[in-house]
Amino acid sequence: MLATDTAVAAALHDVHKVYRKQVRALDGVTLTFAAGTFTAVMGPSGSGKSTLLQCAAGLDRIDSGSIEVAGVRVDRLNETQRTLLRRDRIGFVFQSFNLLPSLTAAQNVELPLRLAGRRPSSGQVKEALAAVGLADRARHRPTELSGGQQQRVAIARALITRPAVLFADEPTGALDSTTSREVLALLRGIRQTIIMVTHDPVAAASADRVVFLADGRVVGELHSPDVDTVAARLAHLEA
Ligand SMILES: Nc1ncnc2c1ncn2[C@@H]1O[C@H](COP(=O)(O)OP(=O)(O)OP(=O)(O)O)[C@@H](O)[C@H]1O
Repeated sequence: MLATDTAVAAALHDVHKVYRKQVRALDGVTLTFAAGTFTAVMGPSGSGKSTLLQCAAGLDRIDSGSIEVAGVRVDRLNETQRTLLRRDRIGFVFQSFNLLPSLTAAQNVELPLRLAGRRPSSGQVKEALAAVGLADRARHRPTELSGGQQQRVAIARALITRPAVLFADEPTGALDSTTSREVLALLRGIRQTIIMVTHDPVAAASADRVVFLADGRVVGELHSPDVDTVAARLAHLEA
């Protein structure tokens, strides 16, 4: 069931995505993401993690099946509609932060609102930076911030539009282990629907649930995961 359950932030049903008529990147994926839950997606290289994220976030089209995000059938939208959905209802955090270097932290955070033609109040931006522990860094440029601080600015930027789902692609991939832990604690604490692709069992163990992919299929799930169990399951899939 997809349509009316308000507790569901995102749902994929029997999703297929084939590249070049032969690579089955997603091969019948069915997954539900309850509102407010934090899910990690893991699997061997080439198992379809990035494809899942790109398709669920409306960045790429699927060949069959359905995808619903925030009550909207993403698979039925045209390109312009998908762009608007991404702008208004979806947040993104990337491994490489993707902040604009010439803008201050505050200007980076308010950018999504400006792009949507909305005038950010200074209180709103201050609040967003305070929520990620960077109230005192509003005027700093990305080069004046540590990697962890830059990622926290990126998280504040992703959340300023109050998205239905936050998609995170290896958000701790460029961070050392201490900084990673801080960013993961922040993600865990925001009580937001998060779908995060990661190779790191420590990062995955911060989530409420880990979904494992292999050859474009869901091959297992762990709830309230611990690092050792996640690492063992991943090693088994990679063997
Ligand atoms: N644009 C593309 N054109 C053709 N094949 C693609 C394309 N993108 C991905 N693939 C193939 O689809 C499959 C799934 O790729 P995907 O990038 O989703 O895997 P992944 O699990 O994210 O891998 P990794 O952990 O290495 O990033 C792979 O076999 C990949 O080679």
